[in-house]
Amino acid sequence: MTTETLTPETSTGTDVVNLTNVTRWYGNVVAVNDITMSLGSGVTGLLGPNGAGKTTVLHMMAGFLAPSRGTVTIDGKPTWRNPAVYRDLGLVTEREAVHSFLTAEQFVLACAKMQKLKDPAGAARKALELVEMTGAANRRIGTFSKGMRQRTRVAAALVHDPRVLLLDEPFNGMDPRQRMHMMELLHSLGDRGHTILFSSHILEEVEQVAGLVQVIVAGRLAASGDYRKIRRLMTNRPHVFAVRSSDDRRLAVALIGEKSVSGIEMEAGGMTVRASDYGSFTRALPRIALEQGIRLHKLVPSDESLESVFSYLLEA
Ligand SMILES: Nc1ncnc2c1ncn2[C@@H]1O[C@H](COP(=O)(O)OP(=O)(O)OP(=O)(O)O)[C@@H](O)[C@H]1O
Repeated sequence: MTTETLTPETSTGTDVVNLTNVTRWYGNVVAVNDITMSLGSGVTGLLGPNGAGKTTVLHMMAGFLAPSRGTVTIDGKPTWRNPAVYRDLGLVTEREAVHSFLTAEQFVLACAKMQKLKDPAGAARKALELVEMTGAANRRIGTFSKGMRQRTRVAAALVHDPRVLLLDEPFNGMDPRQRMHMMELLHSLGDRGHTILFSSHILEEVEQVAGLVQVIVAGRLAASGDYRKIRRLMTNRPHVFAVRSSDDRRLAVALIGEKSVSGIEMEAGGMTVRASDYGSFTRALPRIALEQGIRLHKLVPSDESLESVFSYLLEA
């Protein structure tokens, strides 16, 4: 197995958002545990299973929650009890609570007025244009698809042109086309120099949009790097496979000599093979079967739950 450092890459050199030794607990629950991370411009994905602490991190960044320990800053200024920094950030929460009787324009305009912008109507128009909702600006939000509602909420969060945009699970409940549209939007905002952080529990989602990925598991920063590195960390780990063939006993004997195989258990109707990593084993198995003249009937990875992948990252 190739080993690779799990040391988080905590600095990009041009950091806008900084978390330094941040811990947050709710009563006895430690939701975020001593996280240090920095974000620069571009799109970063905050990846982690349910309950990992993603929402808590985003809410501390947005100034909604106080860290129990440590500091969260934007451009060096603390986000907690510091309304001045709210001018520089927008948050799209996970829960959709929008007034369905308002039109998109009325909703975004109300947000512009709340921000006390000089030209609220102009700002609302610009924000709706940015998310490609101009054509539907005068329709009521209640008539929108999930994707259109999300884009309208992004427009509301962007109406004051903040440098930092935080989005909590923005792709949840979207169909593939809406997802693609939202991904393109985040890409283009990142290219315009915004600092974007979005949370997700799906690696594929993160890998399509984010330059940098921060993985959090059980409140701790488990890994960080570009998606290729995160993907490698997740596949270069021990795997368990269920295998069935035309001659399991002979195949087991041949596999015992294979470097990537660390254990075999024979069972009725097949065997369980423990391998040091996914790639080496799945390349070796067909070669060995071919050499032995054995037909493979089944090869199924049996520990592919996201939780098992994440807990491996945490333990490594
Ligand atoms: N207000 C609260 N009171 C008590 N515990 C809380 C509270 N908010 C969150 N938690 C707990 O803190 C931990 C982290 O929750 P958080 O919502 O930040 O995770 P998450 O990664 O966003 O998960 P999800 O994707 O399920 O929303 C969880 O164990 C959760 O149950």
